[in-house]
Amino acid sequence: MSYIEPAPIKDKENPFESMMKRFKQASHSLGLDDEIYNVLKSPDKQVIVSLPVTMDDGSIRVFEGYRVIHSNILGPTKGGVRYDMGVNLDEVKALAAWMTWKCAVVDIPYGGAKGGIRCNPREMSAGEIERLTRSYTTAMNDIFGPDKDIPAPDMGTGQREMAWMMDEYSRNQGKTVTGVVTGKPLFLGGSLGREEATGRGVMISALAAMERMKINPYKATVAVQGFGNVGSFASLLLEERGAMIVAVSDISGAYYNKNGIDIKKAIEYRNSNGGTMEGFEGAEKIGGSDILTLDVDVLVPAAKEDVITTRNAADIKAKLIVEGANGPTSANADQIINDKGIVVVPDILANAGGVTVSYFEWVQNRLGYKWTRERVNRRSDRTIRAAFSNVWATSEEYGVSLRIAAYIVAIDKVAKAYKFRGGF
Ligand SMILES: NC(=O)C1=CN([C@@H]2O[C@H](COP(=O)(O)OP(=O)(O)OC[C@H]3O[C@@H](n4cnc5c(N)ncnc54)[C@H](O)[C@@H]3O)[C@@H](O)[C@H]2O)C=CC1
Ligand SMILES: O=C(O)CCC(=O)C(=O)O
Repeated sequence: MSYIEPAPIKDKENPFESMMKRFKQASHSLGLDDEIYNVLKSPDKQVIVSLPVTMDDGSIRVFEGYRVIHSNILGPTKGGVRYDMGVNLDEVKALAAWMTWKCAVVDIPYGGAKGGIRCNPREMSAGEIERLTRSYTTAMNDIFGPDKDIPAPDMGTGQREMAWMMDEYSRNQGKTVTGVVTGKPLFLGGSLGREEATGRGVMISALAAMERMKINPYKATVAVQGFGNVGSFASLLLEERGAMIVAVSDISGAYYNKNGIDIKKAIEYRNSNGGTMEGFEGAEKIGGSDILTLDVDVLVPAAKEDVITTRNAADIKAKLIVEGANGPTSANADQIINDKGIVVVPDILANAGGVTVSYFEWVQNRLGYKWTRERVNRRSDRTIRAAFSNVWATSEEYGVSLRIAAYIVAIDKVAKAYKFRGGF
């Protein structure tokens, strides 16, 4: 029997601290009551489970799984489940709070939650991942539910894991409950448009920002860090709208071509190469972190948190950063970025297309009905554009960055709901 050691908590760039700094700053700008500040600053519930799993060689390994429920003031809680060796409680707490703010920014009736399992799915067989996923779902049986808490994909998980979660929860309930999970395969109650939804929201918010900044997308160069679900769809859709993607990266390194990368070919290559860009010949290989400081118009960090920090913020040359990942910029780097006049479309707005279409999937499951792709895309584009305009106007009204404006919009909404529900 072996036990997966807790991941060390990074003391310098802690995502929970980053979230709290922005939350504090926005609460101050808003003049938030101390009472509601105290209610929102700590999560409602933090669950940690030990998950013994039989590995293919017959040994038993014990994994650690998490689910943090940040707030259910606006509705049932919503948020993805991450499989990664870096998963730890502070990270999941930050991600859960970001879900509360994100759902409020795009005005969908959910609170925020997030989950994760510390594991390396790249080194596990499909059978091992399935047993781990089922064990986690059963351990969370009292937490999950279509009216309580609804998981979805995040880093390291996708449609396959969501199908297993839906099936395991349904077995435990003795009936099929499609609405307990979103991001499912289409034939199991998934929604058209969900797979590309987060990348699509990144594209829509990038175009909205470029319009305000008078950047012509047909002349814009873009670098995208992370070439998984979010990064690859964001690249493809931005390329379709005329932008030139000059660099992409993944865990294997970064790939640069000053004449533009053919994104369809890059995705085909990745899919036929075990999910990695290693060996891609359509671009020159450069250092993984060099992608962040390339001389481009738009930078899309779409991999993980805390990649833009005080160590590299001063070297960033992009005019616009559109945060596909959650928390890619540490709070300590905000001031440097702002002083350089770089516009940042923050994560809780830029990557909200995913949870928006998850909401549409849940609505369709509850109606027992299927929407067309056009309907899904039209509604999600409208949602992201409206949220962008609202955040932009709030940033002008309060004289703050788009990030703090997005927090102001979100916190104001949750605080009002709390008061009206009679929480005091
Ligand atoms: N999948 C979704 O619908 C949503 C995801 N997000 C966020 O977007 C980010 C990416 O998520 P997904 O695309 O779903 O994950 P994914 O697992 O599909 O892809 C992650 C990508 O990042 C790369 N990567 C990991 N570490 C890296 C590093 N150090 N440097 C460069 N690349 C690295 C991986 O190789 C992979 O290409 C995460 O922060 C996630 O929380 C946010 C909203 C929704
Ligand atoms: O689709 C969802 O419900 C949540 C996606 C997610 O985890 C996120 O937006 O960070």
